Amino acid sequence: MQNLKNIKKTTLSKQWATLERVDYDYQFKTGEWKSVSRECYNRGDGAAILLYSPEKGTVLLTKQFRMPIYQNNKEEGMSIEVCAGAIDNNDHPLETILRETEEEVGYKITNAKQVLTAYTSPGALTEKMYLFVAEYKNAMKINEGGGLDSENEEIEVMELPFSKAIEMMNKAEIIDAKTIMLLQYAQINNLIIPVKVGI
Ligand SMILES: Nc1nc2c(ncn2[C@@H]2O[C@H](COP(=O)(O)OP(=O)(O)O[C@H]3O[C@H](CO)[C@@H](O)[C@H](O)[C@@H]3O)[C@@H](O)[C@H]2O)c(=O)[nH]1
Ligand SMILES: [Mg+2]
Repeated sequence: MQNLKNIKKTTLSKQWATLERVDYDYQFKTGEWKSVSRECYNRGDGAAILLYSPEKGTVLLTKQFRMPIYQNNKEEGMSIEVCAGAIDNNDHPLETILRETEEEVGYKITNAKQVLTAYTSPGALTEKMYLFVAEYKNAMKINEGGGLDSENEEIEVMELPFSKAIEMMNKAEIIDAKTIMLLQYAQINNLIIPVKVGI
C-alpha cells in the first residue's frame, strides 16, 4: 500500500494471545499524512461449521459459557453457537473443523464445504474465520461431544429444528455473529427445506 509507512509495533500483552499497538503513518485522500495508532488483538484465525440434516430438518448447535459476552451483559453469558474452534498454527481450516466437530458435538464427518470467509471484528481483531457447512447423519455419531475437559470446556450439544434456530435468531436468543451468518446462509440457499408431511 502506497499510503502506509513507518509501521511500528509495540507488544502490550503476550499471554494467551497477543495484543499489539501498531503506530503508523497513513496518507488520507486529501494527500495529508497523519500518525495513527491502533490496538490489534491476535488470537489466530478460526473455523466454524453449520451441521445440518436435510432429512430431519435439524441443525446441531452448541451452548457454552463465554466470559467476554458475560463482561458485556450478565444475562447473555451462555452462548448458543455453531461448532467452532481456533486454527492451530499450521493446520488447514478444514482439518480444524473436522477435529472440532468430533470434540465439541461428537460427530465424525469426513467432508465439509467452505462457504464464507469473514473477519469477525476488523476494528479490533486480526481473526479471519473460515465458515463451513456439512450434512450430518445419526450414523456419524461417535461420542457425546462436549469439548475437552483438559481445556476446561463444557459444551452442551443442542439438536434443534432449523425453524426453531431461525426463530431464536430472530428473537435475539442466538446472538453470535458466525452462527447468524451460517444460519442465514442456510436460509438463503435453501439447505434445509421443511419436510412436508403427507405429500
Ligand atoms: N487459559 C486460557 N485458555 C483459553 C483462553 N482463551 C481460550 N482458551 C482455551 O482455548 C480453547 C479454545 O477453544 P476452541 O474451540 O478452539 O475455540 P473457541 O473458543 O470455540 O473459539 C471459536 O469461536 C470464537 C468465537 O467466534 C472464535 O473467536 C475462534 O476463532 C474460534 O473459532 C478452549 O479450550 C479454551 O479453554 C485464555 O484466554 N486463556
Ligand atoms: Mg469451540
